[in-house]
Amino acid sequence: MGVSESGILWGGRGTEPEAVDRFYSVIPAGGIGSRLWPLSRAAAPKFLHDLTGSGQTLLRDTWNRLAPISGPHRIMVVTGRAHRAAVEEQLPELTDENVVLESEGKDSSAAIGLAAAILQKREPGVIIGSFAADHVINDNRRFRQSVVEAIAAADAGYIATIGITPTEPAIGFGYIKCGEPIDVPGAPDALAVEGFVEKPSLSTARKYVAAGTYLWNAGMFIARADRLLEQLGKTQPELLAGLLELADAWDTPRRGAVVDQVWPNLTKIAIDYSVAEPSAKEGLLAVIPGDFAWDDVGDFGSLAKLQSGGRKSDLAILGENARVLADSSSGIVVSETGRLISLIGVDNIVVVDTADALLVTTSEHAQRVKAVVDALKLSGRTDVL
Ligand SMILES: Nc1nc2c(ncn2[C@@H]2O[C@H](COP(=O)(O)OP(=O)(O)O[C@H]3O[C@H](CO)[C@@H](O)[C@H](O)[C@@H]3O)[C@@H](O)[C@H]2O)c(=O)[nH]1
Repeated sequence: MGVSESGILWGGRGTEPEAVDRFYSVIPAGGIGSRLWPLSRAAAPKFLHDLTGSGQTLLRDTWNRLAPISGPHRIMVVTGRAHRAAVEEQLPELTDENVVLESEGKDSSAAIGLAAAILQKREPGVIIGSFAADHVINDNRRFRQSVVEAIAAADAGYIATIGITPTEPAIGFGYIKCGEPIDVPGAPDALAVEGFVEKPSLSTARKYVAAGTYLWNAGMFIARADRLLEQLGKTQPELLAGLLELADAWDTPRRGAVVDQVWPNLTKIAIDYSVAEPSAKEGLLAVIPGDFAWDDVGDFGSLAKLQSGGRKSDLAILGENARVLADSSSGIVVSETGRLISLIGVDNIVVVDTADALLVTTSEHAQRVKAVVDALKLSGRTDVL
């Protein structure tokens, strides 16, 4: 362990991190995971499911991963009002002051920015790390080491992120172009970021993967709260003003009235566009290459891969009461009903059986499930969403 000038404790490479002073974890739990429909629903989004077979929801797994870093009393969850009860059931340790309930999702800049503004007001100088509620990470110890390095980079003034070596030209991720090592005490693996491109086209993603100098952005941002807000204000001054107004009123009796007035007008924009891309252009983004397996389990193709340990020939079966008869078939079956499902001679199949909706597709087409959800929305069939 070491102590930086500002008093932050860190654990460098090879040391086991301890709860880090002045650090707050933030878990933005929004979105419905529409490419995992009909398993993931508005009422039960992806983060409320056990997709790994750990016996715990992804949200609980995320909490358990972060608690040793920030301490369990320093984890803030930002989620929709509708999910309050489910989140509290999953996280009984979560105190009221650490829950931010949104009347309406306003995208990640607002969710993470509001957490930063509230925490900065309560504790000036705090460092925050934002981590999705619904990702899968296979090695919590290595993950923690990367986060502790990212905290050291944040303490030095960077917006830090954790990058993952790409395995395919995915178009749903941000790409980080790695530069030279930067000299930050406590962050021996930190690299400068030469560029950040959110969700490039397939041809660009192919070039990035072939170049070998790009990492996937895993959606983890670690920064001093004041620095994050400063960066946000450069590109989104109105959004920042709204968030600061909310934060000012948050711990006062004025909260309800200010929320009613300010919330509807907050600009919807992803933090990747409002903070990450512009910070990279200014040389303020740093990346710690993550030395662990990471998956955002974005669609049933990824889920099948995750469940079968990457073996294409296997059939993964999810669901406590699943009853499946399979002959010469591979892919994934998710059963919520317990209805008997038989498969004969089908490869890379995806079958998701729920009480009111059945999905049949293939791993290759799994990304297109979002189009079904969009069509259902358009036709007003929100009862099955
Ligand atoms: N509370 C709350 N959280 C939100 C909201 N909108 C987004 N989030 C949360 O912010 C995170 C990122 O939002 P997504 O909308 O899921 O982003 P994405 O398209 O998957 O892309 C991001 O993640 C990728 C990795 O999974 C990155 O590769 C990419 O660059 C980007 O950061 C997720 O944890 C999501 O729950 C919101 O309105 N409210």
